[in-house]
Amino acid sequence: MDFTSTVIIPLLFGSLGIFALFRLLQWVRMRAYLQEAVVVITGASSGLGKECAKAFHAAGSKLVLCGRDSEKLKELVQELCAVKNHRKNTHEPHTVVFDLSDTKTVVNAAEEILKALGHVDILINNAGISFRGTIVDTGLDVDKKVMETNYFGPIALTKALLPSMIKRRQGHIVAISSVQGKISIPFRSAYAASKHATQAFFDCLRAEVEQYDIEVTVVSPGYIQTNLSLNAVTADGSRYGGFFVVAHETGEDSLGLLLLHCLDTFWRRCWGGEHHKHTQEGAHRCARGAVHTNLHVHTQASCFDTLTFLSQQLSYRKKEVSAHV
Ligand SMILES: NC(=O)C1=CN([C@@H]2O[C@H](COP(=O)(O)OP(=O)(O)OC[C@H]3O[C@@H](n4cnc5c(N)ncnc54)[C@H](OP(=O)(O)O)[C@@H]3O)[C@@H](O)[C@H]2O)C=CC1
Ligand SMILES: CCCCCCCCCCCCCCCC(=O)OCC(=O)COP(=O)(O)O
Repeated sequence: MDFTSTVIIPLLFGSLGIFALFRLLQWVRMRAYLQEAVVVITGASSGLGKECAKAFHAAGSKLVLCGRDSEKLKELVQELCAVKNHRKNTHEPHTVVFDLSDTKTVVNAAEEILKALGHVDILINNAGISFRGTIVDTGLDVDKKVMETNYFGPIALTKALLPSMIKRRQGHIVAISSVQGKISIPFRSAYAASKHATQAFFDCLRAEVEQYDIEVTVVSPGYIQTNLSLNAVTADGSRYGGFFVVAHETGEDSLGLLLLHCLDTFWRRCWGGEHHKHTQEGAHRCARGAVHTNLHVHTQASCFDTLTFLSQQLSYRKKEVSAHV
């Protein structure tokens, strides 16, 4: 009997067994937590919000689906109710229609939610719009619109629901931010600013409400192919109406150039330009990867994966998630 077979192997398998048991318990706890939980999802009619609705509905949560288009929300309710789950007790979702950029309607919506369901366990501030334009050409009204939708709307809803969470000493508030809540890229000023503000606000909130056992999670995804680009507002306030390709650049691989620019600025700031050539090559590779990922990998399925990941993180009570998809 050598040391390996008497000590190392039993220790290894023992640790693996304990780890597997721990993960299983976490999973069971997550399912129990989500079952019957009241979950409010803004921007439920499309993209991440819609996938989120599917994930939480399947987990047995009581959903409140929010958006501006009542028809789209009704269709989603039908779609969700059509999926039969024999192992789980699922609930018909409620819908609440309001425009996040109109803070008065947001407060009314919060009242409607509390009246209908009594309380909120999880609030997912997901709705948002994108922006594409140069700072010099963009009217302040456009900056305000993006800020109202992506920042003031979500914080108004959060503030309106917070007292009831504090009273119960229970709740989980999620803000879907973006990598752009941490790094700003050109031609996205209003969007990046709104996401930086979101990150800052919810970081403060987390620190303030920890004493009431309320959790705050900021999720920062990379690009995912949804209708976000299509519905982006442009410098004059009109709808962008296109997909992914950045209109402001002259090269054929415009997103690549955009990334190159960011990386280049980043490295130059750090190393004073010495690594410029080396960085350009690396950045080209990175940019090609990014473009490839956007066009071919980021399907609705990966959207779902992101949200499944999120729902796991919710129950694991992790403070912050960076979802790189
Ligand atoms: N897709 C991506 O690459 C990434 C997205 N994100 C973030 O994820 C979130 C969801 O985006 P995504 O799913 O991609 O985009 P979609 O465009 O697919 O969905 C956006 C949702 O927001 C709702 N919405 C937009 N404006 C308003 C408003 N004024 N009032 C109420 N609801 C509104 C829309 O509902 P309706 O129009 O029916 O009212 C829609 O349901 C956003 O916050 C976005 O910034 C973050 C990083 C990457
Ligand atoms: C070691 C290098 C670090 C520096 C790398 C900088 C690279 C910058 C990356 C920028 C990533 C952007 C991710 C964006 C996520 C997001 O919110 O996507 C949606 C939008 O941006 C809005 O949609 P649109 O298609 O209109 O841009």
